[in-house]
Amino acid sequence: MSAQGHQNPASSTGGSDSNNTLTTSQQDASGRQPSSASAPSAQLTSWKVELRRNLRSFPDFPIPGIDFVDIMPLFANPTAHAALVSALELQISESFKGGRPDVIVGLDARGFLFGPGLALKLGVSFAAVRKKGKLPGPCVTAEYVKEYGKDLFQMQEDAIKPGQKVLIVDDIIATGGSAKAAHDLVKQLKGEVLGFLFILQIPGLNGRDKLGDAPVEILLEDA
Ligand SMILES: O=P(O)(O)OC[C@H]1O[C@H](OP(=O)(O)OP(=O)(O)O)[C@H](O)[C@@H]1O
Ligand SMILES: Nc1ncnc2[nH]cnc12
Repeated sequence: MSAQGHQNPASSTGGSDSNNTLTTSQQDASGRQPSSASAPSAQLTSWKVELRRNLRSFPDFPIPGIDFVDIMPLFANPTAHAALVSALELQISESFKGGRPDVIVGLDARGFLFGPGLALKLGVSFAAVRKKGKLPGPCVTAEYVKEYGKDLFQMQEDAIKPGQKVLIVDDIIATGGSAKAAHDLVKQLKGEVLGFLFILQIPGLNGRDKLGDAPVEILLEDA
């Protein structure tokens, strides 16, 4: 796709493209160590700035009227990629206190870009929600409607054991239809949904309202 006409939806600080990578969750996007008790929040803020400047949007994709937020630049830039995983890890520890998940559930397909890496960092399992027809063996199924279409999601029946605590992750919440279907699948498997974690939300669609009482964290909501 041509990048002509794209814009960065929240670039106010200008870009940088150093190839530093983070070696621990205690470094910020430029490799510095936090220096005080309030450092984690400051660090999260600086990671969010890095993330924002690695997003862009394309009007009228995939259909007219949709302003498509493209997260792929986050993965093209190792500094942003590292900031993303570290920021999500920190957000989980700050937001889901005392409720460490047993399983991270990621949504097809963009939830697979960072869900497994996040699970590895936390030392927990990863389980996939896939579009219908992609998973072998017995599956549970849920239908959903999203911002630009309707589809079916599935999980393998043994992906979650009854009683396991689950955190559902995805890149974007728009209408909330995809995330709600993922929640339905986890409930069918008798998992306990601790909450949801997204990188960003599409404003004006009230996606949160579909997700009931479970906590919903959106990394770039206030950034
Ligand atoms: O809140 P909603 O209205 O349900 O929309 C959000 C979903 O839409 C996008 O996925 P998409 O279905 O485009 O699939 P992809 O990740 O395979 O591109 C996005 O990655 C979310 O999963
Ligand atoms: N506007 C949007 N941009 C990117 N991904 C989306 N998924 C649903 N709505 C979207």
